[in-house]
Amino acid sequence: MKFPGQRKHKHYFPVDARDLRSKEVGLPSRPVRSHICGIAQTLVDIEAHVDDDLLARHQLVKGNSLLIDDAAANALYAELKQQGKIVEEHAGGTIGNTLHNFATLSDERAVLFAVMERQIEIGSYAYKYLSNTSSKVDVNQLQPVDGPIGRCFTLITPCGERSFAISKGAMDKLEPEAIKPELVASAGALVFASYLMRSGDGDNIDQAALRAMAVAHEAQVPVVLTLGTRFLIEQDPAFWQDFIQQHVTVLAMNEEEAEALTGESDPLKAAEIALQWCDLVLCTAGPEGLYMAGYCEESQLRETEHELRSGAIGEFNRYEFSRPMRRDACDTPVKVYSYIAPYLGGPVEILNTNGAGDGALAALLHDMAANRYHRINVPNSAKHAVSSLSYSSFSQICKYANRVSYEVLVQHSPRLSRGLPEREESLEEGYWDR
Ligand SMILES: Nc1ncnc2c1ncn2[C@@H]1O[C@H](COP(=O)(O)OP(=O)(O)OP(=O)(O)O)[C@@H](O)[C@H]1O
Ligand SMILES: O=c1[nH]cnc2c1ncn2[C@@H]1O[C@H](CO)[C@@H](O)[C@H]1O
Repeated sequence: MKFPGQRKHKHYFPVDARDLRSKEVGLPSRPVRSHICGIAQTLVDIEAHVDDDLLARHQLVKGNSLLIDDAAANALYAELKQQGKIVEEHAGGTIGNTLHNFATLSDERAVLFAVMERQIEIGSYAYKYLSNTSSKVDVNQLQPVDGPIGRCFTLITPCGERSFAISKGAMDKLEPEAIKPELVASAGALVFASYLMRSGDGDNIDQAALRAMAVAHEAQVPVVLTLGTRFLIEQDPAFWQDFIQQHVTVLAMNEEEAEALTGESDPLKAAEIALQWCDLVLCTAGPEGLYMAGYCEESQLRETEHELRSGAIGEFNRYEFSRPMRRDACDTPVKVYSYIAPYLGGPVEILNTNGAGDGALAALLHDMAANRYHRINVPNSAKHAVSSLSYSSFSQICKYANRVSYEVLVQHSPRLSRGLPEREESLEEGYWDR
């Protein structure tokens, strides 16, 4: 059996442990495909390189994502245009990026629940959005709206930080009826971002998300939340802690969002704290690399063959060769952690860190979808004797996520233009021969 996309690649998926194509019997000749679903705010990123003074003049906050009104958006756009500061305009939105990258990496379908302009003119932002979106992203469920899609001014200051100013247009007008329960219930994961819980009066995208989460919960589909910006979380950490506890299986965040949520600045410790509310955590930490934390049943633990590491938690990576499980699926849950430094120490030149975290999450989703794909098509495989959340181990997912982030760092757009290379000699040097 050939896995969809690059999943067969030995660097990211440990397929040499079990050659599914030759050793397993009873494989369907046409494997059943799987999909994931996401709820997104439809946004085009308008990327500009600006100085700190411009942020101050437009009352923007460095590192934050702020909603701005039409007058402020028009003034900002006019200034950027007049000074020739706009370098690129590309499809964005944290979930749009994640679904696109997932589809690009896996060749699998990603259903986009979002709004789209009813009438699209060639060259418009809506046109750009769709033409920058992978054909594997299923846009058949888009809800037509009469207003424009949103614009996200992505302002990069000389320090490399990106700040967002959002002119939301009709991006939050998604209605609960636009969610197709049968698509959510049969998905490998449902993914959405904390941003959409700040929709205003009269906008129902938050209600649409709650509807989808209820369906996912009922059908045992993992609910994946990515925290958009620390500013949003630190306004009310208790709300988010409760929210995660009630709805979320997998939590993705960066170290700042992790601190806002937990009060703990050490990403590993913060990830551990978050495990009281959810089952699996991906915590990216910029130039430091990334961490994963989760649970595994005691009898299923696998010891690492890598050097043991200690940090806020002693020898924390001891069981990183285990596969993540839901805490409820374990009789004796044990917390498992893994960490990886940036791939090849990070790129020589970073074009843009925008979307690096979205890229890491897309890799994790790919691995989760791989697990589901395998479970559907090879239900009797020993891999599914216990119910895991992913196909690969914590350690392997860290490698993959990190590798994908690297690819995003060396391009402007947060969206991958192609999958990872089939053969990567440097990966052996980078990680495996260490
Ligand atoms: N300066 C850097 N040097 C090397 N690697 C980096 C750097 N910045 C980011 N990375 C890589 O990208 C991954 C994700 O980065 P980061 O933590 O900045 O994501 P993020 O803040 O969630 O980004 P975004 O919200 O824009 O998607 C890191 O785990 C690391 O692998
Ligand atoms: O309010 C928001 N809602 C949805 N996506 C957002 C918002 N603010 C910024 N981004 C998106 O975050 C991506 C990088 O992770 C950017 O592409 C940007 O479009």
